[in-house]
Amino acid sequence: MKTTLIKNAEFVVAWDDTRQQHVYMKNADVAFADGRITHVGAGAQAATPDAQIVSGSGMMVMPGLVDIHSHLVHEPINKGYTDETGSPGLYNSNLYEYMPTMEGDDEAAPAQLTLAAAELLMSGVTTVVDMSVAHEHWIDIMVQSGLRAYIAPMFRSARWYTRNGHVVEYDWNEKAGEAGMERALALIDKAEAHECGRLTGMLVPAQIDTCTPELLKASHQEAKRRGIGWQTHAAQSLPEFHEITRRHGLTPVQWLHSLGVLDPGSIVGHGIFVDDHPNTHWGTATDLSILSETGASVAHCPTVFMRRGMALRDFGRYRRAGINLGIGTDTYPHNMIEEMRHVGYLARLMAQTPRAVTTGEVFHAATVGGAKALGREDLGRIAVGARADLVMVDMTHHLMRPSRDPVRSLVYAAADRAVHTVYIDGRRVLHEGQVHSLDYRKAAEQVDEAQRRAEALVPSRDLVAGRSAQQMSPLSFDVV
Ligand SMILES: Nc1nc2[nH]c(O)nc2c(=O)[nH]1
Repeated sequence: MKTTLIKNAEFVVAWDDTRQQHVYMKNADVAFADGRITHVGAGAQAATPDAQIVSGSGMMVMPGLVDIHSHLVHEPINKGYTDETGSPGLYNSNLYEYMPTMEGDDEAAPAQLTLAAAELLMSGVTTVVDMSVAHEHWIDIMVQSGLRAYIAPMFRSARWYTRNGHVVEYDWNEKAGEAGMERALALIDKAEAHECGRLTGMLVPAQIDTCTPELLKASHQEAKRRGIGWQTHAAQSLPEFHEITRRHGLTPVQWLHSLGVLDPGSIVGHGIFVDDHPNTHWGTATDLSILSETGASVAHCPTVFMRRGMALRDFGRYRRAGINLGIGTDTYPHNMIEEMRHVGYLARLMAQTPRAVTTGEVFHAATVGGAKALGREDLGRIAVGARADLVMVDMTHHLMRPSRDPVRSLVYAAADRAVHTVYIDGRRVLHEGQVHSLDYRKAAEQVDEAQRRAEALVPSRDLVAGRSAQQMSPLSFDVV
């Protein structure tokens, strides 16, 4: 494949391997061929005579962002419905009373994925972990999108529900959990065999409280045997914290550790309610050291929890404890740059100091932190030999100016609006802010229609009182 040379970029966010951190290079070039970066720095000597030259004038070139926790087929339909919901009787968690009432049907699945994938690309994401319930068009749409994707089908041994809004009950079916894992493995095999070479599997027993210890351990062992990643939701709500302490006398993090499922290949989705979080009032203070010592990563997704007044305390504290943090969008919008902004602001709010976290540390988590969680030293960085997953940011966009510190301008002001071009594996998948591989406008209309269909089903799904969508989640204003 011929070389592409991005010539004379105003800024390049390059990886300094010696210092193990990103650095700014000014007026630099980035060249790539065969899906890998071949040159970073000044001088066009890297270019072969037939190289395709792309002007870097007025551009910042940065590594593609790595989103390690998302539910692409479930979340777009929730927009306008779950923004302000949370059970007063379940410590404001949305998971048990509200989330099960708004679900897309099979027809909605491809549209939800299409819309979410386009949003990700537009916000500079090049790698995503998609933890969804398996659906027919998953692989095809992921391939079409051009994203590098971790196909992570969720499975579990129990379904949770609440009949009164203050007790979470579990409907156990262990065989269904085992069968779910088998189906997940078959889909992972199919994804990994795909000729595009950008699909990898991840094993995801859905939640710590809905999976038997046997399923958690068996899935972890199988992930290790195959050399793939493993992730579960844990320490994500107070009802879950209380359920696990009631069942086992251990916190969620301690219990996972006791099962032997925490190691550098494991990702804990959320990891908020740890033993020394001010809301848990638990008697130990070991959870952060367990996470750090085992090498497990935390997928930090602040937006969805901020909506309900919940927060990880705090990003800087976890980082200083030596825990590897990656960032996930989890919910809508699938805007990784806005998620990064929330990471920074929330950490400072929780620690009550502007020094809780630097923008450089947030960017690290959104790139190499995520890549480390996935065991990938070839992602999240601009370095020779790394995959050519690159984002060109338009520094002439008025929201990027002043551009003294362009990553700050991007994270705190411009966000996706300044994302101009995205390459994945050296292939251009977004240009002038537009995704051409996916009809996301049509998909948006289809998700809208699907939400109307789902709204009609809300009373039958609300086990507490058969309430309508309007009763569960009133509109911002009365319609007159
Ligand atoms: N935050 C969470 N989002 C979810 N989506 C989904 O399908 N399951 C979950 C979950 O456990 N937590």
